[in-house]
Amino acid sequence: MAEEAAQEQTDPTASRPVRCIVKLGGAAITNKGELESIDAVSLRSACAQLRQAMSHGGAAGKVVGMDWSRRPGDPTDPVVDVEGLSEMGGLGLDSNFVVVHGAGSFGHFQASRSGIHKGGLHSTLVKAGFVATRISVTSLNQEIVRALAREGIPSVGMSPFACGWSTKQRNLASVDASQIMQSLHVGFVPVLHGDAVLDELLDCTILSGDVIIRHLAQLLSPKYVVFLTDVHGVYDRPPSDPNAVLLREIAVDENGSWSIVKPALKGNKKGVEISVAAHDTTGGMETKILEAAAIARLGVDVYITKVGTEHSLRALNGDTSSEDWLGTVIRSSG
Ligand SMILES: Nc1ncnc2c1ncn2[C@@H]1O[C@H](COP(=O)(O)OP(=O)(O)OP(=O)(O)O)[C@@H](O)[C@H]1O
Ligand SMILES: C=C(C)CCOP(=O)(O)O
Repeated sequence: MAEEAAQEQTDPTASRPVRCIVKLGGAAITNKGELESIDAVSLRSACAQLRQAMSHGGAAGKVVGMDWSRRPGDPTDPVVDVEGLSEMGGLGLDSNFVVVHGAGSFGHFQASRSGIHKGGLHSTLVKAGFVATRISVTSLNQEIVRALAREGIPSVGMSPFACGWSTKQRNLASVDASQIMQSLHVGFVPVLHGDAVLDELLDCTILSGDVIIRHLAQLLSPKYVVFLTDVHGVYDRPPSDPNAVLLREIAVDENGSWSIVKPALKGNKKGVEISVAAHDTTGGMETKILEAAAIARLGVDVYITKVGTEHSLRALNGDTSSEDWLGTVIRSSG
């Protein structure tokens, strides 16, 4: 496997089927109630588990730290073992993953205060809000890329707005994925994020990470897609309700409509009840279920589970078949 990884890194034309597209949910990696606050423990755990999944559960060799910048408070410049690294054959990681993260307590606040999801760039408030939202989400992107790089994952940040992505009435209209493809070919892990973008009809809007994932799934046909968030999966009602039941399996038919397969909910005629935080500009769990259903319709299984648990590691390994796995599987009924 190490040889294969090394060969893929040097041959830009080699085809690299994507194993997994993973969403690091904003609710999972930030403290949603506290403005621009990262949940460092969850972020570290997600990055460590991604590395483990890229090593196929085995011990990947030595971690090659790739964050060579000085952090606030560091007394000296980082030490880089240039000789040791130049003698290494390859990273020994099966790194054909794409990471997309949400905004959580970064970006949503600026977006909802200025109303940029509804467009109207002629207004000074919206223009300022667009700038403020992008400052906030790109600073989170930088922190996530650094956290992955510290785990030795060759991650490169890519902003949809800066890559020229735009929408029409909030649906993706123009997408240049060439940078993503080329980066995958040479062994990088692209790290995209929900972003403020230009919209052909509204002037501007917010593009959710969940929508980006659906589009990438269409384009890259991954083996599976994982959504990591702050709850165990989709419940029949907001999980703050003590009677909420975790939905283990949702099936999506060829028309895109979905139904609960497991567990059988007796007397539940309402389907799934969802609550969305007031400052959330992209629809929260509701958007996630819709996008996950669209991905499942493509024949790609989707796993939604809680970050930093044994279940998230199993999902990242594509191993959710046993009864004791805690999460929601969304798959095609066909
Ligand atoms: N029926 C439901 N099932 C599961 N979660 C629900 C439900 N209704 C509301 N929620 C809430 O949805 C939240 C997760 O969705 P959210 O979109 O915030 O996740 P995320 O993708 O991690 O964050 P972000 O959108 O910021 O990237 C949970 O905190 C949960 O409380
Ligand atoms: C800039 C913002 C608010 C991006 C939102 O992305 P999401 O959290 O994935 O829905």
